[in-house]
Amino acid sequence: MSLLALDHITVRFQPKGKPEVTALDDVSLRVAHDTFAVIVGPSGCGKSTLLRLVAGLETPTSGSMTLDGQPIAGPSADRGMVFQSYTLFPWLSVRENVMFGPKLKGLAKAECEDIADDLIRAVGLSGFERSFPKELSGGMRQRVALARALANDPRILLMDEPFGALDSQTRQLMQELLLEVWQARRKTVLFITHDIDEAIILGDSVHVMTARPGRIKRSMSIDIPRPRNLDALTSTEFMQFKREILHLMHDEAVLAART
Ligand SMILES: Nc1ncnc2c1ncn2[C@@H]1O[C@H](COP(=O)(O)OP(=O)(O)OP(=O)(O)O)[C@@H](O)[C@H]1O
Repeated sequence: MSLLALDHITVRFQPKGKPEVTALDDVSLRVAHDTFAVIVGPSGCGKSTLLRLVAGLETPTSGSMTLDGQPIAGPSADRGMVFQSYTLFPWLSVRENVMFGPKLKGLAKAECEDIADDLIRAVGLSGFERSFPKELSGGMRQRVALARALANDPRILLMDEPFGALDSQTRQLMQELLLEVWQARRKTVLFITHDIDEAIILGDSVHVMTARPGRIKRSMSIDIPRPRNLDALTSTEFMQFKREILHLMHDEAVLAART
């Protein structure tokens, strides 16, 4: 059984005094346990809406969503989120930011500290436990955000363009780090990006969305062996996937420009 199942999800927004917007139209998606699923699609196709639905921050107009067989209704600590914008608490240190979730759960202080220190080590930030977010670079802040999301030991990690604000070199390092952490801790991940290289390097599956209203246009399994390193970026398989996704995205961009 898949961990995450979305069936015939449609989302319509009715902004006051404006025409109705169909953000998602009949989207069905399966994400298997411990796999890395990536959604790519043109701007405005409903990617963030899809992630917010799974996070329990939006409700579908129609359709059903389950996580491990249980209907998704509202936010929960079993779904950890990492956004593009830096969402750390600025008044808390790195360690306190990572400890926040476990503390809220009521775990003993020593246990929270152990969890935080272990994750801070895993994301390569040992030595920065007492630093505050404003003292960190963008990449370091996203490492803390990742550690903070993992501290709740969520069943699924939901990542919305988490590396979108980073320069390309930092972005690549963060992709490598994320894969390392994911391989060591085996989590189910639903990751959103509009960067095709990023989608192929990270994903077990890549789901390409249509322009608005968003539908899943094509789902593909990325069977490039892991661990995927820099060489994978120039492999023939990589190029084939890239060509296919580029064509799909190009078709969508042309369609969107005509409507
Ligand atoms: N709360 C809302 N009220 C009205 N319209 C909304 C709301 N949230 C999203 N939309 C609309 O739904 C559509 C999909 O938005 P969404 O942010 O999910 O797209 P996206 O694919 O994540 O875009 P981008 O890649 O540019 O971030 C857009 O047309 C957007 O304007």
